[in-house]
Amino acid sequence: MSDVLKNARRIVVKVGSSLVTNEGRGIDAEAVGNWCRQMAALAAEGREVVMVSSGAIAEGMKRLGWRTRPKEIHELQAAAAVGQMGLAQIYETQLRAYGMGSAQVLLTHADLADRERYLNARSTLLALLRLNVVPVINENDTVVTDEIKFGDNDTLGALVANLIEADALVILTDQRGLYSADPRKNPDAKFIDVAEAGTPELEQMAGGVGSAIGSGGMITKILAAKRAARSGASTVIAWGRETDVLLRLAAGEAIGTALTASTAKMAARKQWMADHLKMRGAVVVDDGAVSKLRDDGKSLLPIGMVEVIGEFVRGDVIAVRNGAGVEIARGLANYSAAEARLIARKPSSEFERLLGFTLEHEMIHRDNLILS
Ligand SMILES: Nc1ncnc2c1ncn2[C@@H]1O[C@H](COP(=O)(O)OP(=O)(O)O)[C@@H](O)[C@H]1O
Ligand SMILES: N[C@@H](CCC(=O)OP(=O)(O)O)C(=O)O
Repeated sequence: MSDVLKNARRIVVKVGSSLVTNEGRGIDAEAVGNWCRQMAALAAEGREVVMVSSGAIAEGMKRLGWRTRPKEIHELQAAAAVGQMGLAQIYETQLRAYGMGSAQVLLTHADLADRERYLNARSTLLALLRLNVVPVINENDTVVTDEIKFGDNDTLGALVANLIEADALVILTDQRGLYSADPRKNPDAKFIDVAEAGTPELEQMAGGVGSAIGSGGMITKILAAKRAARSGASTVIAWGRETDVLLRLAAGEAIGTALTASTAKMAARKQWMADHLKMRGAVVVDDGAVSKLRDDGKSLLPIGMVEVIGEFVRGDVIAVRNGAGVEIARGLANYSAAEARLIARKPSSEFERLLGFTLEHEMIHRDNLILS
């Protein structure tokens, strides 16, 4: 059995609608309180926790007095907007009771597909974690239409794990984990305690949605584990009502189904940088910056940049070259080429005066930089 959470420092926890709303009967304050208590305890151990919570539509339906799930997308969106107030309220109250700050973050697929918004979402989430605040994330149901919806929060959980390079994704649901077939239909289904994420056979085991409330069933959880593994995060699927489930997982106990990532986190990120993005430009840096990057593993600061080549926007991949024109690294630009020209050779204390704002102190953060 693999103890996925034991050494995980940054963890994304996803909870499904049927758990959060007690199968649609209304927000389960006790269950939410339990997860919040555990998240606070994990934060006290120095871990960083992000919550992805479903339940807005189910709670909205309850508040609007609707018994059956509407077919009309705008009605679903309206229900989500109503229910999200309830979710925000309960997480705020419960996290505060355990001494943690909370923040609401609503995301759409388009936000993460756009490189600039991707970087903005990433920076905001990391800033919240530094402030000891638990971001509580849901899909921004009000503005998305059918085609661009994440469609299920399992996928959103995996994308968030990719976004912030989490070490682990925990998907809490109404089953104890993955079985060889849907246990609601096959009482003889065998429990799977560990498997490698992305193994094709897993996809055949997963049936559809079990409850009237959930939306993805097991297949979206298995695909989420596969997606999370691409950035090096392993996944655990477990029962959300298991006593102290997060704390026991973090202590190394074997609960639920572990779907392990075979690629290490850093290797996965390098692969992603190397494979998926075209370079739009370059910055030439001085010898001091070369040595900071190469020898000390530091971020690239604008003060070390002597020239900006090409046109690029925030979020594009750019090359870092030394004075002889040799590429020494590549990474995600925090500033556009035009902005970079203004702040090249300048300390961050001058960015505000030169640009009218300060996004980041670094031109390329070391997390987003790979040495060539
Ligand atoms: N192989 C399987 N193992 C476990 N559960 C399965 C499997 N195939 C389908 N399911 C169903 O998936 C459901 C969980 O998914 P879902 O209803 O979308 O929950 P959530 O709201 O937590 O996302 C379970 O209740 C179960 O009936
Ligand atoms: N954004 C939707 C999430 C729907 C969803 O993915 O639900 P689930 O399959 O229970 O995780 C809501 O809050 O109702």
